[in-house]
Amino acid sequence: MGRPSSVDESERSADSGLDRRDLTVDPAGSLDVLYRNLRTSAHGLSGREAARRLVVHGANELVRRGGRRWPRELLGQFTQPLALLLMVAAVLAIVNHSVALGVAILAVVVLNAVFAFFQEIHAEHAVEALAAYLPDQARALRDGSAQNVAAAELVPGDILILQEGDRISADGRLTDGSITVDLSTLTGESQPLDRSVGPSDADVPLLQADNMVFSGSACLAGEARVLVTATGMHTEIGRIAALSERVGGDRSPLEVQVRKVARLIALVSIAVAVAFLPLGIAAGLTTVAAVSFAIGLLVANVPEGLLPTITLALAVGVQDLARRGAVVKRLSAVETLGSTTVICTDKTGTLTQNRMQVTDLWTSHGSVAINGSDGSGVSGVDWSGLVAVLVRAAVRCCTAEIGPDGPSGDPTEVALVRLGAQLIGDEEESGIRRSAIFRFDPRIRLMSTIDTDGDHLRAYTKGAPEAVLGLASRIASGPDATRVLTDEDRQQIAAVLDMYARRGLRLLAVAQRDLPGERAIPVDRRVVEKDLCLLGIIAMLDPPRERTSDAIARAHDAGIRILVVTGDNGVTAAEIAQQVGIGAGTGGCRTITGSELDAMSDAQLDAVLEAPGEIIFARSSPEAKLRIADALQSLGQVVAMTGDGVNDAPALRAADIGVAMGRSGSEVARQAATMVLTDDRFGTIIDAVEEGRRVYDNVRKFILYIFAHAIPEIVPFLLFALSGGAIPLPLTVMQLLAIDLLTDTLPALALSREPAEPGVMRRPPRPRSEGVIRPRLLARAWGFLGVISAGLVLAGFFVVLQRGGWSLHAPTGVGTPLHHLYQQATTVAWLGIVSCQVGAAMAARTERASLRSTGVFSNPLLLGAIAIELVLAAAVVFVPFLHPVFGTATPTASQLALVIPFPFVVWGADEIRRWIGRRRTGRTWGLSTLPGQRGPLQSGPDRVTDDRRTARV
Ligand SMILES: Nc1ncnc2c1ncn2[C@@H]1O[C@H](COP(=O)(O)OP(=O)(O)OP(=O)(O)O)[C@@H](O)[C@H]1O
Repeated sequence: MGRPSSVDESERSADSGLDRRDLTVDPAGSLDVLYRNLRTSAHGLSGREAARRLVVHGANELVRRGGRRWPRELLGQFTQPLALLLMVAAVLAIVNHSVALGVAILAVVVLNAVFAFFQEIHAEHAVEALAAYLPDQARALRDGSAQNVAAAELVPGDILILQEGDRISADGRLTDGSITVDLSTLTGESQPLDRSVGPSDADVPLLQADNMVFSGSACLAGEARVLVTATGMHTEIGRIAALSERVGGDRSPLEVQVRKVARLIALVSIAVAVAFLPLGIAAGLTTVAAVSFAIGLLVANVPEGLLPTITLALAVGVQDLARRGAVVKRLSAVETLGSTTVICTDKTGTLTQNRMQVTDLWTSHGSVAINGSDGSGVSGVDWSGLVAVLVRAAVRCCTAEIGPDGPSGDPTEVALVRLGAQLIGDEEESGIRRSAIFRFDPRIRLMSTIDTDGDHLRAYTKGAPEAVLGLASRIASGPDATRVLTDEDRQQIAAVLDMYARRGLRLLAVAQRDLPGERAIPVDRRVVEKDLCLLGIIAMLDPPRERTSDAIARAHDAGIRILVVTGDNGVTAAEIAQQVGIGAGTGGCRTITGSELDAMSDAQLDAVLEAPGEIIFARSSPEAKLRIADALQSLGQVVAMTGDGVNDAPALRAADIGVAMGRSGSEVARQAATMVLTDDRFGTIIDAVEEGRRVYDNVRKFILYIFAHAIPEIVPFLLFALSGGAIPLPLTVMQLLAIDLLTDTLPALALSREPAEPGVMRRPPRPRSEGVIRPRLLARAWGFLGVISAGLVLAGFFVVLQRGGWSLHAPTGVGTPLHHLYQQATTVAWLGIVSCQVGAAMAARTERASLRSTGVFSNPLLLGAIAIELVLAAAVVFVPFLHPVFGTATPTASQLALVIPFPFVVWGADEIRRWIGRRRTGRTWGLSTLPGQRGPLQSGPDRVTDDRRTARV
């Protein structure tokens, strides 16, 4: 990739200092030249200059090139296998002199293609619109201070501040610091790479330059400042990919499955049509008529509209999820969510509020309780004493700040900094400056900083108590005095820690160490984090989020197990878990520590995971998360896993649904996740599961509805063929097509907007292997709704014929005295199918529950669709010029009255069937074995059983 050449000073425009020819600069060369070319400095740009540059350079976004893809995509709809099949049928019809039929079939193909095209566009927009829910933020120097800006507003010349976990949103050259980056989005190589300040090597390709970072990559570790050299489409990722990072492009397993089934049904339809040919001819039809009917049968039964409707249902699900706070990046995630069996959640920020407040301090002088965040309630404490030393050291070991717009940084540190500001005040200690930071590493659970005071170095370390205690050899016995840390001290501290942890408090130990002998600032943290002097313990309260217990109870009802995988200590985590109801059922809740997990073989871990009850994996590492996710998946579980740190990315990718936090999580985690919670609430995961189940159920509902009309369409033809023509054909080919094309489409679509059925979260998760089209669904569509409808339709047909004086073998063809009666009879048969489909649509709305419990009027879209269906049907029956097209004739009032009860019979019969089903299931649910239960992993806690028993609706 060639590098653009630098620009000439004379090309600068008067107002912004940059003109369009400055859009690209050569990032190589010396930094001074680069600053000059970009008319900026190490202090960044002013807000006004950045705004001007934004006008010149445009937003820092990737725009899709070649937006007019639609002619190709629309054309693509016509080359789908089912569309091709229909087109062959149309050609056959025309060749067979049935021009009207051929044209009608082509109309089906065109309408369906246009419909599918718009559904897909809608689906795509729905997924793309999600970007608005997750605006990318960046930190840049503006007007001399670090500010949060929208990544889209970054301009060349900005100084970008990068930290561990940040997504890099522009190309740039490092001016300060060093970082580890993941360039895999650009190079495909997942190996982390180090990038630091340094001169450029002209022979090295730009992407490999080790002083450059690129938009679309991620900062895995370290801290750096970067001079932005290119934004938007001028970045390397902009050049490489003309397309923005599009999501949702994969085909969901549901779609793959339905595609297969649709093809199978198409094959069966071809077979039925071919079989009809000889039967029709034998029954007395002319070859032309027999071919027409065969084609009509084929067309009516090919489920060509099924796939686009499913895509649309998933896309609408994605939109609904986003409104409820869960942004999913793949359409297929919606269906996976519905079959989630285990949620592995972290504690801090997901179950708890991540709003820490220091409640207790402990030093070798004893405990101090702090009742209010302002330090009220603390009396008799000598703030010049040991407690002050402890708090001061903790604050010195923080990177969080309280700026003019409030506190920023890690909530644990914000709590410490706040306490420091309120208890000790702002102490200006001239001459002391921070010389090094060893960031918090979740693997060793420690963080350290080094301050320089003249030529004296002092290190401050804070971290998980056992980590700090493991490195401590002394303890502060007074503000300036220390002594050896004895075994007795350790025992006493262990008791204090246990007491705090039992209250669910989050614990930190703080230590310090003078580094007199060190001249240079150590670069290896192991040199610093040893021989520490323990100053004390800080305990913080991080209360559970509101309504987390409700969410946990809902998860349990839905047969979902909760495993807590936390970096925190087991006792604290167990207390919080108990407060929110984790482990409330059979098997309770057991705690496994990181070291216990490390010592377990894979078989032992499997056994633990298979045992009933819930588990807290305490003091666990990001690697442990990955191992747990893998083990659960190998046991056939569908795993949702939360994570927020950079190191959580592999586990988030490995889980079926990786869940990242939109507010508190790192960008790297958000990129790796399938679902991002914009509100960070645990409850949102459960809402998303419910939404996933609803969407999946709705897909089944409209499949049921579409399949239900097959039997009443086919049976009359069979009757005609098997009677050897003694019974005239109850439906014309055009009438068949009218059902497929006109009347059934909108109700099917509206069924995908059905609200969740009561009890949807009181049944066990759907097994991963379970197909969307199950034998039960087919039995209900064909064997129940279809058979009842066929019976009613034929009854209507015969009653009209019989009342009009028809008998077996009586001729009904054009010109015969019975022809008008025959046309009225087919009209009634056709209206009968439409009416039965209205009943089937109402019946399909629930799988188990009674419609009363969901509310007859709770899906206004469906009611509207049925109204339109009836208007269309009335047109076919009453508009005279449509009569010759469809072979219909205006029925008499008494004939019309025949079909009026049909919807209620079909719907009512299904209500009774469901009622019987509920009674039977109710009895089964009373037993210990639950529907769909396969092993202890699915059993969940006891109350699941109880609630399911009462889940009858
Ligand atoms: N910024 C920090 N500096 C020093 N120690 C910390 C810091 N944050 C957390 N710790 C310590 O490390 C422990 C583990 O923290 P970690 O962030 O890995 O997990 P967590 O936030 O407690 O829980 P979860 O994994 O559920 O979010 C904490 O209990 C605390 O003792």
